[in-house]
Amino acid sequence: MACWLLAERLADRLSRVRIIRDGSVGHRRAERRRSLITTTSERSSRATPDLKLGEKTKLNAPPILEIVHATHRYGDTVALDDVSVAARQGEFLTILGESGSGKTTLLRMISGLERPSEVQALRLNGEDVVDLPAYERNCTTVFQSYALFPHLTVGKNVEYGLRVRGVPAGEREERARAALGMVRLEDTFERRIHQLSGGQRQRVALARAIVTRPAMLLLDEPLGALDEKLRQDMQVELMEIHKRLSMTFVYITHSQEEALTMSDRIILMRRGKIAQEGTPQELFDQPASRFTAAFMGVENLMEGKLVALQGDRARVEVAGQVIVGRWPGGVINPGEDVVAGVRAERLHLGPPPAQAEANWLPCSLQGSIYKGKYLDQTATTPVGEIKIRLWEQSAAQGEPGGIWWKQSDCMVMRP
Ligand SMILES: Nc1ncnc2c1ncn2[C@@H]1O[C@H](COP(=O)(O)OP(=O)(O)OP(=O)(O)O)[C@@H](O)[C@H]1O
Repeated sequence: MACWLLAERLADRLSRVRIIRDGSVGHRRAERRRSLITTTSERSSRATPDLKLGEKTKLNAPPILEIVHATHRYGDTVALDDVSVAARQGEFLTILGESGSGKTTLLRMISGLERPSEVQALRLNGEDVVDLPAYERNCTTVFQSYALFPHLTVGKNVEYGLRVRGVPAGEREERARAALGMVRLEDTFERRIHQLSGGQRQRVALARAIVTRPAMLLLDEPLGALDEKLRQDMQVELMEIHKRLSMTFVYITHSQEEALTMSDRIILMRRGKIAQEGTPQELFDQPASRFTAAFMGVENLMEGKLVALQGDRARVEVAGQVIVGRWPGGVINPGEDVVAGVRAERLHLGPPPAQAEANWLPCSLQGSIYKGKYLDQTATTPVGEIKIRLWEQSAAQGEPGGIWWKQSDCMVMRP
C-alpha cells in the first residue's frame, strides 16, 4: 500500500512540475510548431521511404504515426534494425512477433519511454517527437499488468489522468463514468480494484487510458494475463471499443490468432526487422517467406527448387516429385530454392482427383490425434511427413492410398 501511495505522490509531483512548467511547455511547443511550419515544405519535398499503409481500410485517413528508419540498440543487442512503420488515423495496427523480436522496444519508442539510437523521423500527428518526453506525447499505453492503484476506487483510478491534468471534479466524474460506460462497467464506479475480476480490471485500465482522449492507444499484450475464454470475449470488446472511438490502436501480441481476429493491418517482426506487413488476409494467404508461413500456422512446408514459372503458377521439385502452387509475384529463376506450403485443413485423402488443377502424392497413414471437433492425422509421403486435418473422422479409416490438394491452396514462397 505504502508503495502505491509513494507511486501516486511521485506521479502527482511530476504532474505538478509539468503544470508549473506549463508556461514554458506552451512556449516550447509554440516554438516547435513554428519550426514545424518552416520545415513542412522541406518535409513534403523529402521522399518518404517505403511506408506501407493499410490499403483496404482508412485509405483517406492521414498518417498519425510515422517512424522512418529507426534502429535501437541495448549495448551490443540490436533490438530494432532499420524499421519504418506508419499508422493511419483510426487504424487497428498490430505488431506481431515472437519473444525478443523487438515489439516492446518499438512500442516504448512510440510512447517516449525509449529514445531510438538512430532515427530519420519519428512523428505523431505530423509533429516530430524524437525529443518530446513521454508525458508530452498524445498517446497512452495499456499494459498486461493493468497498473491500477489498488487503494483507489474504480472511479478514482479512471479519473486519475484527468486529476493530474487539473480537470475540475464534476467534469472528471462525468468523463470517468462515460469511459466506464464504454467498457460496460458503469456500475463499478465505487468499487475497489480487488473486488474486480481480471477481465474487469483490464477494462478499467482501458477506461483509464481512453478517458484522457489520447490520439493513439498503445496496447502492450493487454490480454496476455487472461484465460482463453475471457481473452476471446475481450478481443471482441476491444474491436467494438476501437470502432466506437475511431482511435488509432497500436497493439502488441505474439498470438497470430489475436492478430488475425482484430487487426486492420499486421506488422510481423523477426529479430528486430519487419518480416512482412499487410492485411490479415495477406499474411494468412500469401506469406512471403517460410518464416511468415510457419508463424501464421502453415503446418506443411516442403523445401524444393523452382522448375518453372507459368503466370501465377510455380512448378516446384520436392524430393523428386513435382508440386504446383501459387506464386505471389516477383522475379525468381528456375533452379532457385523455394518452399511449397499447404495448410493441413486443405488436404484430402483419396486417389488422384478428376480435377486437373490438383497435386497428388501417394501416402500411408501414421498416428492421429483426436481434437474433439477434428482429427489431426499424420501421413508419410515421398516428400516427407504431412499433417492432415480431418473434419470427418471416418475419413481416416482404411488406407486411402494418397493425399491431394488444389494447386490454388498451395503457396510457393522464398525460403
Ligand atoms: N533493457 C534492455 N536491456 C538489454 N536488452 C534488452 C532490453 N530490453 C530488451 N532487450 C533485448 O532487445 C531485444 C528485443 O526485446 P523486446 O522486449 O523489444 O522484444 P519483444 O518482442 O517485445 O519480446 P517479448 O514478447 O518477450 O516482450 C531482445 O533481444 C531483448 O533481450
